[in-house]
Amino acid sequence: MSHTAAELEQAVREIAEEMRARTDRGTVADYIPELAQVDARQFGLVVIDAEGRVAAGGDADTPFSIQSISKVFTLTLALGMVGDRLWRRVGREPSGSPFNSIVQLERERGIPRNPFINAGAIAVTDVILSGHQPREALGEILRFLQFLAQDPSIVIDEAVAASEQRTGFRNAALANYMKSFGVLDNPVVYTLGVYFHHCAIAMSCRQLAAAGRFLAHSGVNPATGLSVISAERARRINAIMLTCGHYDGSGDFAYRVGLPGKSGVGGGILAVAPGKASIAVWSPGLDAAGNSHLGRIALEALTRRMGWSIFGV
Ligand SMILES: NC(=O)CC[C@H](N)C(=O)O
Repeated sequence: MSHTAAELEQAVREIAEEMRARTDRGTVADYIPELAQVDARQFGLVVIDAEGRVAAGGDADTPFSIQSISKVFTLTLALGMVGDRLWRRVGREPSGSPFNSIVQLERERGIPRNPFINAGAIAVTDVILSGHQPREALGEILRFLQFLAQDPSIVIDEAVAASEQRTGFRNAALANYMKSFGVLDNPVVYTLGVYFHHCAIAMSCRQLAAAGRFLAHSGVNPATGLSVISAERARRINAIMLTCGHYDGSGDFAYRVGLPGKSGVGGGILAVAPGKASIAVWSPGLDAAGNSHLGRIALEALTRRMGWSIFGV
């Protein structure tokens, strides 16, 4: 064991205190009206290590909109349903473009660069939807998260989903454009409805860190001992999180933090220290690439302190 419970708790407590005091907080996403109302002064951090010890700091139990972090779980589900055939619909290269960019889609004939940009996640959602009613597909995604976190209280924030459904014209454009290339099988409104709703799932840092544990432990959730996916698949999902999890900020995140991670415009980040810990951080203010400003800074401080970067201490 490389750290004691007291060391981890102290690190998390001190980082949370430091982040609370900072005045540079980034800007809350305002293109989804419901998210624009979130108080930017909040900050939460939860680490669950390999032994199952939980270190929590700040607003660790406040639910927030997981947004694009849901894309990790929809990717996991879709790979479970169709296996490597998924890669016919979506690539796995970093995009170097903003999360909602449409430009690459034309050149690449409607096949999105990776499953973590919006277009890619919409294509993955379409795969999960096939053969189901939208309500069933959504229920499947939600139950998967409840199962991973061992917490049936996780719900969808309907106000956030409705807010995005009303204003998500750019996502509608992406979906229609992919549909024109035959990349989506289902009616665009159904696919988008499921997509908006899984983005609107609300979770706390504590729940999110618990849900991510299988990625840190070769596909097995140590809380239940159950194998969620194979070790190889967990490793590959982590690789895509490292290279694509922060859009065109992925290189900088790897440089500064050195962990596979996935951000969302709600200000959350799920990060995975393989073999060591599952980490969830949340601070609603975003940087220019749409990633949590203080979340990234907190993760950088944590990995440095614990020696957890996958690239060395
Ligand atoms: N980066 C994100 O979290 C984007 C997700 C958001 N639901 C959108 O589609 O715009």
